[in-house]
Amino acid sequence: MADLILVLNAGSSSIKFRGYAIAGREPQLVVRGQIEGLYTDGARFTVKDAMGERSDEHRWPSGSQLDHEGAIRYLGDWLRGHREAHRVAAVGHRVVHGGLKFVEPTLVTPEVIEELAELSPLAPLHQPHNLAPMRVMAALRPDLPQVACFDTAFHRTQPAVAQAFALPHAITTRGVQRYGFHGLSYEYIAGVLPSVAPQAARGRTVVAHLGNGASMCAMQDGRSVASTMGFTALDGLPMGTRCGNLDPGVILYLIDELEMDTATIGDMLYKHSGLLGVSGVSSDMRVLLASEEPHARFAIELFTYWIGRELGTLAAALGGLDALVFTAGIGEHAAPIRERVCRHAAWLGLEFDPAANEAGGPRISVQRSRVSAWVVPTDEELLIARQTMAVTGMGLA
Ligand SMILES: Nc1ncnc2c1ncn2[C@@H]1O[C@H](COP(=O)(O)OP(=O)(O)O)[C@@H](O)[C@H]1O
Ligand SMILES: CC(=O)OP(=O)(O)O
Ligand SMILES: [Mg+2]
Repeated sequence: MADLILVLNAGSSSIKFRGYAIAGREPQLVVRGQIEGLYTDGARFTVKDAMGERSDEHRWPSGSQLDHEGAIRYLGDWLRGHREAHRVAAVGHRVVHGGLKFVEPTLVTPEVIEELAELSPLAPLHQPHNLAPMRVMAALRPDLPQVACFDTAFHRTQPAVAQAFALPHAITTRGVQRYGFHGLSYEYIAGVLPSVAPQAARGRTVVAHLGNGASMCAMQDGRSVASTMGFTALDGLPMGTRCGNLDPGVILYLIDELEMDTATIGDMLYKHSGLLGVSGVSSDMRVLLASEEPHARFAIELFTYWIGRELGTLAAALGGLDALVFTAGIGEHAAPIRERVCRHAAWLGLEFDPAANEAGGPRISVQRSRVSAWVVPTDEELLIARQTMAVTGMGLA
């Protein structure tokens, strides 16, 4: 029976899992699957083998609005039913918030889980769902090594000014600062740029991770120097259901004048804003792009407008721009969104290549373009598998 590293990545609209065999120093993909479309009418489970051949599929009925708990239960049952060929030897987990303390990938203990749980209020759409499978696994197999890998870690190279809020010391010394997220994705992208997009690997690059959660990261020579997300994953771009940038005065107004309580406000900002709130149609970009509804069109306009504006601020943080990279669900698959963003960035010296964009890249700017643009698929799970191997010492034998 072969040993396997199981990787779990709970995003805000999906749970992705992968199984990797440990052969040599690089994890070898054996199986990949995901439940996507959580909290929408289109939840879907798919499993593929290493060759990309579909081996299993399930769709939830329209209107069932599958949540993370239901998805984790379904996945647990599926994994238990398919363990004949492999023995899980370690589990790597994406953990969205590491706070001030957790930067390096960390071996999970009951104490670590409890410390990470304290950060759940800072990442309510993710952290509880990152930790729930750890608890289940720890109860079932207490000796199984589990590794927590952090979305916030990659951004710790940012200069102090990029991480600070202009708040009094009494508050900032409690860890109230900008952390930035999607770091596992950005670290993976930084690692592959030299081979897939050499002109974007060095110099001043902005990577746009556009999924259900969306953020952008300014990289200088592959290291994070600024990002659009902050203390929580609410900040920055409008997202599937999250508001993005918001004047803090709005929150005071909601409390003082509209007498809304914090739970209601939190629910609105995390779950009923962004593309869903503005369009009134869907959080899913596929649905919005297919819709004739004026509000759906406006939601797309607002999304791309803010990507364009934030690209300007990140270019300012970098002192100029050499390359723009698109990744994640929308960034990898939504050509019309990339086109709008690239055309908006013409002022920065980006000359767009429509045919290359329709074809999915990798390069979507013309050869003479001063700023190059790229589509690079992310792979958070592979990075987590590598970190898990490193922490557990697997693959060294
Ligand atoms: N072909 C497509 N066209 C437009 N948008 C897409 C397409 N495929 C996926 N998406 C978008 O990507 C989002 C999911 O991105 P992903 O990065 O997997 O999400 P998560 O934030 O849950 O990790 C979906 O909500 C959908 O809006
Ligand atoms: C941090 C975050 O928003 O992650 P995701 O895009 O996976 O929801
Ligand atoms: Mg994601």
